[in-house]
Amino acid sequence: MRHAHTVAQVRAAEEASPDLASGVLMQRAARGLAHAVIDLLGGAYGRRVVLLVGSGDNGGDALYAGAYLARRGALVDAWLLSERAHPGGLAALRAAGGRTVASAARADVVVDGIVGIGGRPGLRREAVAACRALGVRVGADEHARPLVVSVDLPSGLDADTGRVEGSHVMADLTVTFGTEKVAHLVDPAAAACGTVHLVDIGLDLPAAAVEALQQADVATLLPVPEGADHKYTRGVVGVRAGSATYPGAARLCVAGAASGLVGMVRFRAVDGDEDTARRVVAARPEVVTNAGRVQAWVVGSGGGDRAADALAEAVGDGVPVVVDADALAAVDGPLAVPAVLTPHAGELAQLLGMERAEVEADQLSAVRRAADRFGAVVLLKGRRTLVAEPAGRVRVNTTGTPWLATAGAGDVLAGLIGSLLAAGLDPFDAASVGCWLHGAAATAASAGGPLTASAVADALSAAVRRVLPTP
Ligand SMILES: NC(=O)C1=CN([C@@H]2O[C@H](COP(=O)(O)OP(=O)(O)OC[C@H]3O[C@@H](n4cnc5c(N)ncnc54)[C@H](O)[C@@H]3O)[C@@H](O)[C@H]2O)[C@@H](O)CC1
Ligand SMILES: [K+]
Repeated sequence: MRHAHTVAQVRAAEEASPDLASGVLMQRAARGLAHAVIDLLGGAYGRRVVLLVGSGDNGGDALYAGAYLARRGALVDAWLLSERAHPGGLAALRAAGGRTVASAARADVVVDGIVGIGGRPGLRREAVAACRALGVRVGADEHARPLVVSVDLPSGLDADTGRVEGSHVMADLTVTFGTEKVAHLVDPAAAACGTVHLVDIGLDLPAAAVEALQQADVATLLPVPEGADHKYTRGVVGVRAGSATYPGAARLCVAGAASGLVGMVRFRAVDGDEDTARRVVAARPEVVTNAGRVQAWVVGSGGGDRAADALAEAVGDGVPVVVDADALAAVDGPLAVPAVLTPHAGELAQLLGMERAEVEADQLSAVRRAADRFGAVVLLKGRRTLVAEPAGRVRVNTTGTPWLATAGAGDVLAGLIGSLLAAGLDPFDAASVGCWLHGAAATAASAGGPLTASAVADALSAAVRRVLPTP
């Protein structure tokens, strides 16, 4: 599991550490940073390193790391952006042969130690000018540039929210200490971090504010059949998706549900259309279309106005339900059953009565608010999909590829989450595991190229197999 903590949590853990006052924490941070730079460059000797140094301990990390690199033969210049700089770090850099400069134009790597968790969002004018002089990307600028390593977090980002306000550095690599911060996982801030490398400095931390599943967590959570299981004990998922007008949604949602994680899939079109049901069975003979018990429902897309009735019927069954696409428009408060709502930013904006751009700018707070208001697990789809539960836990999904932004991918996801609910996972786990597998299947199916929703569905079983221990 990846964990992200807030600035307040990190500060408290640092203060409780016996290694803070002696400076040992900072030495560990700086050494980890220097090693990450050496790994990135493939060595230190003869490399041109420019440190952008602010007034606080973030600049101190950069200076001590610079001293380490200078001792290994790098040519290290520190561009001090403030009248103050960490005195110990500065002395160490000078003793190691590093220089202070008031300008620089060329570097193999720029180490961004302007500001870390002590900073206010946005960059000051002199920091923006220094970045521009070196070709460091600030926000959306794009031109030839050196590698950029940010210390703790790209300067100018807000550590705790995932929001982006004002200018900020765009990093290739962010080296962080003790734990990840919310900005490393949550978009749009996470998109500015590049690869995130965590250096353990020995902090003792409380429960994380935000977490991200990794493959080993998914393996532990996956429902796996045992010897005595039969199709009914493994769970039955009911799918209400598609209609005479939109038969494709039915096929895709069923394909997501029928990836083999439950004992059976039952299907009924949102509008009850028999022809849609016949087409679904023609494509997937294992799907059952008669009425019967299910352990979870998916009410999804392609039903237009009829989705509200389908949702009411599903809720009447008293089992957990995945509410997707057209069915989301029928939600105006908490449902009577455990639920997973799966909106994209536009749908979440509708649910909360806000603008889409506001949701996109502050995804974490929007998804938390929706989970609270609807008393349900809410999954906000995006590059970094967020899953929030009303109790406050949030997971970020880190699998997937930009090629996954394609029609029908959401139908597959809804079906998959429904199958995990029917197999017995709670809504928070079902949503976050479903999302992880969906992204992993997409990345494998895409192999760096174009992708269709059908191909994602076809790749699900193999994605599950890769997660399971080899028999
Ligand atoms: N305390 C410790 O032992 C450790 C601290 N660490 C480092 O210390 C950092 C936190 O250090 P600080 O608390 O000194 O804070 P920072 O160095 O993050 O920033 C605070 C300083 O930057 C100035 N500042 C605030 N907003 C700014 C802006 N937008 N533009 C330019 N300057 C701005 C402030 O006036 C203040 O002097 C962490 O991010 C991490 O890099 C690590 O070395 C781990 C151990
Ligand atoms: K920084």
